[in-house]
Amino acid sequence: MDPAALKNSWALVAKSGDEVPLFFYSHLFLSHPEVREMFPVSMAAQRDKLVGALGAVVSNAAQLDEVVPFLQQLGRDHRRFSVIAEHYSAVGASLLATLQHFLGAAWTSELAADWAEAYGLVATVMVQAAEESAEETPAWWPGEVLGVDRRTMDVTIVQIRPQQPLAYQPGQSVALEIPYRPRRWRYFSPANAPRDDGSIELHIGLVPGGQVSGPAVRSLKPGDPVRLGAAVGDTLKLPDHGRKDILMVAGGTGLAPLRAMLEQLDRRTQPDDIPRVHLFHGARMPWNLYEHKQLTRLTQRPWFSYTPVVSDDRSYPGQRGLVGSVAAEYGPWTGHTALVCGSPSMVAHTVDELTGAGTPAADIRFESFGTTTSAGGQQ
Ligand SMILES: NC(=O)C1=CN([C@@H]2O[C@H](COP(=O)(O)OP(=O)(O)OC[C@H]3O[C@@H](n4cnc5c(N)ncnc54)[C@H](O)[C@@H]3O)[C@@H](O)[C@H]2O)C=CC1
Repeated sequence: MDPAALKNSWALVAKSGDEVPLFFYSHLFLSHPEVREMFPVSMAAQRDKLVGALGAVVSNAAQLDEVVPFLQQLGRDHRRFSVIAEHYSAVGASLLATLQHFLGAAWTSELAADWAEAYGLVATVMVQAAEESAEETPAWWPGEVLGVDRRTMDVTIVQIRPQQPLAYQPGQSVALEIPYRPRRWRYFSPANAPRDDGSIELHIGLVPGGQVSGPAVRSLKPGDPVRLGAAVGDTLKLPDHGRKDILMVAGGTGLAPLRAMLEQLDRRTQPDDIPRVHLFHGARMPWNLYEHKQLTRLTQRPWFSYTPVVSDDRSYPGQRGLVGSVAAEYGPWTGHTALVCGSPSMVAHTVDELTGAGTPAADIRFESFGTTTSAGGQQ
């Protein structure tokens, strides 16, 4: 397999922008109409998700070792779409046909063989993980909304109880499907450490024009049936051992997974096991600091401190500015592990600011939410 050829050819294809997913899905649905069922009725906002993610992952298949755990999680997670081995073949065939179409004369037999091999490796890892997990866990978890707290105009806190235990680690995400938008799954991070009764708290923020977040924030009510997917994500997590101090930087509802970690730390009984944590929570407007009271209360713990940051309200009397810039100014964060979560642009900005202020990139952990994929797309 020639890694450079895979990467370069994918970069070339990606230049054709929206044309690529359009061709891919037309090919997929024409050749395998039965697969259409697995995607939302309206495909408008979904088009680029699957093929974009596939191209990115498969063209990096030479470093497969690094992404195996991620692919395994993805394989398990995709069981909620009833994805079976034959579907992987259908998707692979359409991917190759798409590449051939856009690469024209550059689609040589060597390149075709490399792509086929790379896709085969990726799909095998996913299929195997899915098959193994089928023995122990359901394809998706039916659940029920227990409670809804419309905390601000833009944020609803939802409590959900899955019918069967759904294992996750603070920092991971689970896909959610609400009855008002069938088959439009979106990822959210549980905001609580695992509870005895298995219930999960999700922080759902209103995305302007969002097809799912609108009804999720405005219409979800106790008793509503929902579905949840398997937990995914392996980069945003507490350091395993030691008492290395922690810096947390959250943008908006990106606070959720960090809150789950705070709860996890708060349960530790040995003071020596609890690192010192400083959290910056950024919001555009003061009322979007939707956990201000709870976080202020938590500052009674000797190990926790917190700085709210507001970016778009000049009259705000506290810290103003972009949360990543403010966090970097408070540094240097030498010897800390930094955990960053929020929108992709907020995360990119924060990582830039922290590294610019001297924090080693290796000490910064973040989950790039936008790149986790699903058959039906997300976000
Ligand atoms: N709900 C959940 O469970 C999770 C949500 N997320 C993501 O967190 C994000 C939360 O979005 P919102 O609540 O709407 O927050 P928001 O977009 O209103 O922004 C919150 C903070 O991020 C800063 N910010 C926004 N754009 C920025 C940029 N381009 N550069 C630097 N700073 C920027 C703002 O100034 C503010 O401090 C969403 O993208 C969501 O997907 C991530 C993980 C879990």
